[in-house]
Amino acid sequence: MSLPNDFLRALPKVELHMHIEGSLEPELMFRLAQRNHIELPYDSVEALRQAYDFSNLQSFLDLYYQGANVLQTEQDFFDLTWAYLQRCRQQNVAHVEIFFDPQTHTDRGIPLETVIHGLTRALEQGERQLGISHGLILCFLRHLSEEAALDTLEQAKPFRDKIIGIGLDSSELGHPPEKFERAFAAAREQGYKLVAHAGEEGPTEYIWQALERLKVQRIDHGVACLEDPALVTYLAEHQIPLTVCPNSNVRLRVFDTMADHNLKTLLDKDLKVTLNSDDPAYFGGYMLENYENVQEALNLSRAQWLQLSANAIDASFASDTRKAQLYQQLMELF
Ligand SMILES: Nc1ncnc2[nH]cnc12
Ligand SMILES: [Zn+2]
Repeated sequence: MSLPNDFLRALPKVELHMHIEGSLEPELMFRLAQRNHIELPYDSVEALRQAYDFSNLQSFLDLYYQGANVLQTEQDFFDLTWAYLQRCRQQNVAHVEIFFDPQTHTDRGIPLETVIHGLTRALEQGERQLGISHGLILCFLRHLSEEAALDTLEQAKPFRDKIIGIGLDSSELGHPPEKFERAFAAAREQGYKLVAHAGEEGPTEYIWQALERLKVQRIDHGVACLEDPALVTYLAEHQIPLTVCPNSNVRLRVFDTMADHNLKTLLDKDLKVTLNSDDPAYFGGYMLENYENVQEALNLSRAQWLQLSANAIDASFASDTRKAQLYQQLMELF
């Protein structure tokens, strides 16, 4: 079955899993390196792009953290976020909930305030000028200690009103969610929404822990869930959203090819799946490129695209009023 031309572009989109540091395109990385007098270990944009050949999550994270070093000033964080929002506008992305990794910046001496002011200035301008609504999710780096996460949570207190939720990312294997049980309990007491990466490279046990011990409302990735039928039943019964990232999964070798991706099986099992770009500058594209690659390999029906789009609206932390507007935009296409 083929979809009408431009159907995927026209779909109103909601992105719930995108690391802002992962939207740093090589061109902007070079520009910021020059502006901040930082030497990059690559001669050109092309040489850097060629290095984006990953064997697993860690091989990507090593480059991702290295790349983030060029982000120094509030203007850098603004420029990064503004560039992402321009892509959103081009691709009909109407609502975004973006992750940021404060420890990646504060650990090299950048004040948290610099990061948050840059991000929020761009997000607020995006709301006013582009009509893109937003939420900001602060992620703890799971390869660091729980004490460091608690310290970051404390540092974020003055910015509580700018941050909608708390997440957990970075190297999954060997860093189970239970390591952060106290930090997530503290975040819950402060009224944050909670999410965590689980079941990207890690086992199904990590998804259970994120649900039962961290009490998260969404699972980021979660594609490993099919290995545990009881978990699939639980996720379906409770309609726990999974923020799936197809291009990322192929680039990080979670699946060999897009045709091998388990997206259709997840949908067939009535799981609340959403599609997202994860780290678009590193994984070959933004929301639309994910949609197009999925469609080329898996040939979803109009009903499945409607389901994925409605799932993302439902799973978002947007207000009920905003959700109603997003549904309205979606229904105009169907
Ligand atoms: N896909 C991913 N998994 C875990 N941590 C990340 N940080 C940025 N992208 C990530
Ligand atoms: Zn991610």
